[in-house]
Amino acid sequence: MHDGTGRIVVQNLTKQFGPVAAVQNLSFTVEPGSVTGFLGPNGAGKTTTLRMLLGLVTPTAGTGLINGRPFAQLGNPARVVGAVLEAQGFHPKRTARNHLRVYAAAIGVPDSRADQVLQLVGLGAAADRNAGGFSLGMKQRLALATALLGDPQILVLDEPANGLDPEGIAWLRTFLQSYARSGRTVLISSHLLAEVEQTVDQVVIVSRGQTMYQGSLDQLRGRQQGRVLVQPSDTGALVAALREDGVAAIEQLPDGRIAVTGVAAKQVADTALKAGVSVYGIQEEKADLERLFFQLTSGQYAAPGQYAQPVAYQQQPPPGYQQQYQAPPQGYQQQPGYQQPYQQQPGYQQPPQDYQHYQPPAPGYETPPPGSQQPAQDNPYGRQSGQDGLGGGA
Ligand SMILES: Nc1ncnc2c1ncn2[C@@H]1O[C@H](COP(=O)(O)OP(=O)(O)OP(=O)(O)O)[C@@H](O)[C@H]1O
Repeated sequence: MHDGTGRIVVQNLTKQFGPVAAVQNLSFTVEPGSVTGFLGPNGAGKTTTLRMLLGLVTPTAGTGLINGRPFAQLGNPARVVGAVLEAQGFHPKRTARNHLRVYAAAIGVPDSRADQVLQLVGLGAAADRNAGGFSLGMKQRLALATALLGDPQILVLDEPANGLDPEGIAWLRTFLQSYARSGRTVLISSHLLAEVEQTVDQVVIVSRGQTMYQGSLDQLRGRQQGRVLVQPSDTGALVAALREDGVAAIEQLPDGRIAVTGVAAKQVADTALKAGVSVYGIQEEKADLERLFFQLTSGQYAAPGQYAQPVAYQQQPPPGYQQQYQAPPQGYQQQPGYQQPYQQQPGYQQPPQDYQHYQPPAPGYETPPPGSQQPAQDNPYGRQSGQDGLGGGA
């Protein structure tokens, strides 16, 4: 029997695909009650890690434990973990409701649960539409609905924001935060920090199959000191003067400025004045999470020298080109009734303010006894031959 903590523990997990070291000695812990982002560039090993955690790929070494157990020993996995690895594989001619009913039957929950989860993900109005006609964002919602069928304690989602429009991303954020606030565990992967920055509380950052950082986003921000960006008349003279004053963290930027870390703008200006160097511009730059993420994860693809620098994009319009957009004239007033370009789509409902626990089962529905094993064919997370998502595949 699992320990019911909702904790995910990855210990020294390693996966070698022939010559490819997809995951190398990866360790991290995911706690309940918060949304954890599993972040890293393309090919960093995120999906492989999640697949090992969910029993779909056998680790070369190490373990991935959910509630203190390997996935295969959870007993009733659909009630413990809801997972979406890929929002694909729905039967195109099957309605959303029928797709969910198939899975509901497989894990032993009543048909009525299909409509509950459709409401939860805002697809209530699309229940009778065939999944084949769904947009990518709707498929993401349907995959999430499938993962929610068993009212799981833990949600594991691989790149859940893929294909979602801004409204969908905002909806997902509210939903996942509400789910976590109800004491559950949420682990989501992404290759874009900016995409999940407002959603996650904790992050695990991986690069080249290894953990680069684990902790809160706030702590990560704290690790990055602000910089002073300065445009001097004589770079060499200012750098020498700063070094004389004991300032070592100086970086030459491609645009000719220098970036000085760990000092205030006033100190840099005073040093420049003392050294007789004119300052044409000086600016304090706050910690930039995206830059830190990039520093932590750079090197995933070591570019050969000749490709290291992209050719600069030609910013200037060609001669004779007329700029089409004209700024509004001075004194322009925003018109009453002016609509923002993005409008809420009809048919999407707001997520619940606080995630409601699964409604009591319908009469006749029996919770399996603790520790009971689902029959193999009832396990929607069972090893599949394809690369389909868990709970999202058909
Ligand atoms: N079945 C496989 N056979 C061989 N190599 C694989 C297999 N699955 C993954 N890999 C390799 O392992 C590495 C990690 O891949 P993985 O899909 O886990 O990364 P990821 O972080 O999820 O990337 P992305 O953000 O692009 O989805 C990559 O080099 C990938 O090509």
